[in-house]
Amino acid sequence: MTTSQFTQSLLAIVTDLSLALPEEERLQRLLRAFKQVFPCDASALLRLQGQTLIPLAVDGLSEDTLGRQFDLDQHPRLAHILLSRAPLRFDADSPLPDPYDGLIASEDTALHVHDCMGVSLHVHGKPWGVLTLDALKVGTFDHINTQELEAFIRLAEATVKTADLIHSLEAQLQHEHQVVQSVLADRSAQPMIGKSPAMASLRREITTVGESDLSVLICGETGVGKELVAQQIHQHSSRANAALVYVNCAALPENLIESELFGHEKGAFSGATQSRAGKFELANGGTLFLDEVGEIPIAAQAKLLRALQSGEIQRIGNDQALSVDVRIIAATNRQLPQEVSAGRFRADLYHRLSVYPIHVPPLRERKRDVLLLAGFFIEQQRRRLGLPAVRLDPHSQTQLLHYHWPGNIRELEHSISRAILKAKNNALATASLLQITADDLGIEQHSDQQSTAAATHISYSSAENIASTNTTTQPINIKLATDDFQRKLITKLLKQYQSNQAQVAQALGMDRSNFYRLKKRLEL
Ligand SMILES: Nc1ncnc2c1ncn2[C@@H]1O[C@H](COP(=O)(O)OP(=O)(O)OP(=O)(O)O)[C@@H](O)[C@H]1O
Repeated sequence: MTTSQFTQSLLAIVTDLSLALPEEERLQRLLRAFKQVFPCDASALLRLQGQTLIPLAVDGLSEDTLGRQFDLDQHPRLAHILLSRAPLRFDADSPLPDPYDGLIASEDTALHVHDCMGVSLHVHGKPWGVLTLDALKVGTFDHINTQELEAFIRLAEATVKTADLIHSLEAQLQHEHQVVQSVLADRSAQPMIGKSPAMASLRREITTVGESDLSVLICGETGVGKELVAQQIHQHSSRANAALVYVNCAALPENLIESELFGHEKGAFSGATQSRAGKFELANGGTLFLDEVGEIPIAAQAKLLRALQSGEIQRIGNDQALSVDVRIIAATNRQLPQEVSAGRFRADLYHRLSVYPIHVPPLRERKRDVLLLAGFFIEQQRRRLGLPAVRLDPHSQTQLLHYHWPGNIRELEHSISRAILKAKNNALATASLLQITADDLGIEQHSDQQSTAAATHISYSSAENIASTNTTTQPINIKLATDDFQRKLITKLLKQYQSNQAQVAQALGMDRSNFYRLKKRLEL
């Protein structure tokens, strides 16, 4: 090889270093450049993993070589190459078996390797792997220029280091992307409104438990603000600058719960096209919020408990345990002690989660807060929609105060959003003040008595009912009527199945995540 050919090959490798190439391609190009300078029949680049060398790129060897793994204790030649800091050459009559015997991709697969040499590659002072060259003709490597070989080894080390760096940057980027997707929308700026004694005591509890690292179980009806409380606890903790990762246990398909929580490796099951960190890993150093924890199926509860007890998780398809430092906050609108008695929730998991239980009272028990919250949501919407001043007329205020709010604060928020839109539509475009009326709120049909009646006695062959009870000339709004029907049906079934959402979903022939979404939309 002439000096200029040698320089050209070096230049090709140096140029590749600055290119954004996929890892496989980068390593394959390295081998090709190597082969140009040091002619041989086969070359391979193998990476050390534990006590095994894994081929990452091969040239001149049969395809299946890439699927093989070479244990060092089974392949003494490779072990010698790895241990030596200088290039190693084996005599053609070396008694040590050649790992590639029969693998040279020539027409005659029975051909035996005659000349063999290899170099070990080091990154950050540690053995990274080996590069091997094989030839079928004895004496092929007799005239190798050791200085040229040295130069190539250094460049090969720079190449594998670059590939590693890019790989870890990509993994970090993917990890951060997943964290961003899993982290609760930043509610740090969202205040917790309320001046009732119940809210004052809730605030005290948040501050007290926030400063500790204890597991917290937040209980309360749907829409009372459990998620907001979890957010506040995290904000008051020493983990406030780390992630608060959200898992909605009710919306997880049963067969994916384990993978969502603990992650999986590529190929661990059909559909696992990429390795993926689970929520525990994403929350490492921060807080994991297990919303609707009462919905976790019993089989997954055992796995969750094991992770909480050991502080270790295992990705599906990976034997190695990974230590994680995660604070757990869980929330449920179920009566977990009753679930435990009924055998639907593990007692040991319940005790582990509820080291510090917090009860968030329903809105009807903090009536003093209703108008404050209404004012807060009105102002939020007004700003969002760019409206002039908005006020509640006296009758609408009375209604807000007398309604019993089965959907709690979420229901109030939605009622206000709807009412503002109606008030806007009813007002003149030039109006400088919008007034929300009782009609705009549209909550009188759900008065306390009616709601109780709805929960205890429902006639839901109601198409005729609705039609026959509509004695006014007002048109029937089919969407509202359908929502009403669904709301009543679900309320009845929830009662029938003692709030077991999985059973209700099954009774309705829906999967749990769709059922959960429907329930949320209906403000149940
Ligand atoms: N004290 C509060 N001040 C202001 N907004 C609140 C307050 N409490 C709850 N909210 C708002 O009410 C809505 C419902 O609250 P959140 O989602 O926290 O309830 P939840 O109890 O977790 O509901 P679910 O059980 O259905 O998951 C949210 O938009 C939340 O921001």
